[in-house]
Amino acid sequence: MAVLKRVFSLALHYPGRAATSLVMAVICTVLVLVLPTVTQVLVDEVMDKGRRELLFQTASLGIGAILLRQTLFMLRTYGNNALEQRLIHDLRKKLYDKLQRLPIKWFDTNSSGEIMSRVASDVPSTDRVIVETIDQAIPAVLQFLIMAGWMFYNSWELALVTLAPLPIIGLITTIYSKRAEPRWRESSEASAALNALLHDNLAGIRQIKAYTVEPEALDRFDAASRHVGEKHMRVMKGQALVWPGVSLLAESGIILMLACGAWWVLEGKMEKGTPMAFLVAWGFLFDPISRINNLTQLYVSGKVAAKRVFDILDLPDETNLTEGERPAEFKGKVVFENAGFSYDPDSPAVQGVSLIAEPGMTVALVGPTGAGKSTVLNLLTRFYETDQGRILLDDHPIETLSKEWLRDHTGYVTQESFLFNTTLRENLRLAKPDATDDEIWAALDNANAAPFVRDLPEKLDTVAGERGVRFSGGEKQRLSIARALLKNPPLLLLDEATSALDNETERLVQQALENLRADRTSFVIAHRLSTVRKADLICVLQDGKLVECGKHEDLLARGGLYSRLCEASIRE
Ligand SMILES: Nc1ncnc2c1ncn2[C@@H]1O[C@H](COP(=O)(O)OP(=O)(O)OP(=O)(O)O)[C@@H](O)[C@H]1O
Repeated sequence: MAVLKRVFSLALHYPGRAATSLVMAVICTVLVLVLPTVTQVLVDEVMDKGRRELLFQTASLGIGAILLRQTLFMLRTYGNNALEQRLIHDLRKKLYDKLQRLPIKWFDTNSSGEIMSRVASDVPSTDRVIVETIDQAIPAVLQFLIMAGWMFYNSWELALVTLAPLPIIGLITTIYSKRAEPRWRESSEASAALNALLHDNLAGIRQIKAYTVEPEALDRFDAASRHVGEKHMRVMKGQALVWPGVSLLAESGIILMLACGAWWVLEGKMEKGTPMAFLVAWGFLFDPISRINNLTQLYVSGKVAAKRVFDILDLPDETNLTEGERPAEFKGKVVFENAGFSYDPDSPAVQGVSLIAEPGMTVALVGPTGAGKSTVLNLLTRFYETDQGRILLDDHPIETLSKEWLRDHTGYVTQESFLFNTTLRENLRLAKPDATDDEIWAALDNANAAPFVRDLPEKLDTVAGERGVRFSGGEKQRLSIARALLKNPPLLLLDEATSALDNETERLVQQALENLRADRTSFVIAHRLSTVRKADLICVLQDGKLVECGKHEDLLARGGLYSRLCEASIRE
């Protein structure tokens, strides 16, 4: 119930629209009373008693009521759709805003496909609950009460007979809803898992083709898709049993009502028009009951979807995203004091790291794979927070700074140079939203990217394609270097790409990187000997620990891990 209450509170943002829609629904519902009354008057007064003068006005009243009802219905349909779209937009935006404020750690354990399914299908299912309650459920309950009241007013005996199947119908639907909820949950979890698999396979389509594992990928998809079908069928099996049962009971009520009505007419206890009007009224009375099927399904699935959406909305935000210190100036001094961090409590990814980088220094991080180099950069961006020791930026403990401020003063060039599927101009403006074309060209020039961008027919308006597929690895690297140059941050974090580039491209990228590193503190995960050799400080990591730190020549002379890594890289 708490979940549904929270769903309905979303409608409070549009009280006017929701109330107008509800009032129209109520008027439509009240208008149904006209038709059985018109029938009763036509049979008893016009046909039986020959009161011709009532014929025209009664028929006109009936047609007028139908016309008004259908006009309101049209307005309601439009209004409800507009309300639904606004509600969906609001919740979708709120959910997306929340996703952007969640810590990176959360994304490590939640797949993109699953998250997309929450935004794309759970949000509309949640909002449908509100719209259908206003448009269907409340009018249905009202219509039922009005018709039942009308029946009791006209003949309480016949009303009791007509309503006799109701308690059993109520019992069946209550039991069904309770049982259906876990089945709906399983069904939507299976759909989300299918989405996750699809998303993963599409992102990895090159690997699937390159390793010719299309049949295996198809098998996995086939199994996941079947699983969705099976789970959905479990939901539908319950429905297939319940709803014909409900209709059977409801429809038997008509025969019972007509038979009793006929008996009482023969006994002279009732006029013929009463059972006839009850027959018309029966249609309106059981119309809401026939809608129980769709409504129960909607509530149960909506509740499951809403829970999945609220589960995300209730997660705590990344801490200190906007709050925290915002020093007026950042010179670029970085100090690690015994810093450590574990992704998983049992095995620290980095531990006891201590180093000092003075402003403008280039610090090269080297070490075998899995040694903890990327983790050091992750701690500097505060994608993850140290759980041991501390990091100081210009003597400010990093955790006291606003993350927004920190990230505004940091340039992060990742190994995979990610470009968004939009124009180059927009991709570069990520770094500086108000950058002019001249500034963008200057950054491209500095990154050795201007010549190939100038050769493109659409230049800065060229769309990069998904993940920047339109560009080669070397081009993408230079574009992301241009992006970092445009930002001009005092602290640069650089994960040098390991992908092999031809000599000329390598030279262009190296030169661009040198331009980028100039005059700022840089932490570089260095894979190239040229970068390492020129670094002011080389930090060698192994199993998460800083085992050596110094200048190239000193470390070589020491003959430790660094010299062995150098020898290995020269042999390659
Ligand atoms: N998101 C994560 N969740 C759990 N463990 C992680 C995560 N990222 C890295 N690790 C683990 O932390 C350790 C350090 O990883 P890290 O990526 O920092 O190493 P690296 O030196 O950058 O490696 P490489 O040179 O291969 O990129 C590894 O054991 C790795 O498996």
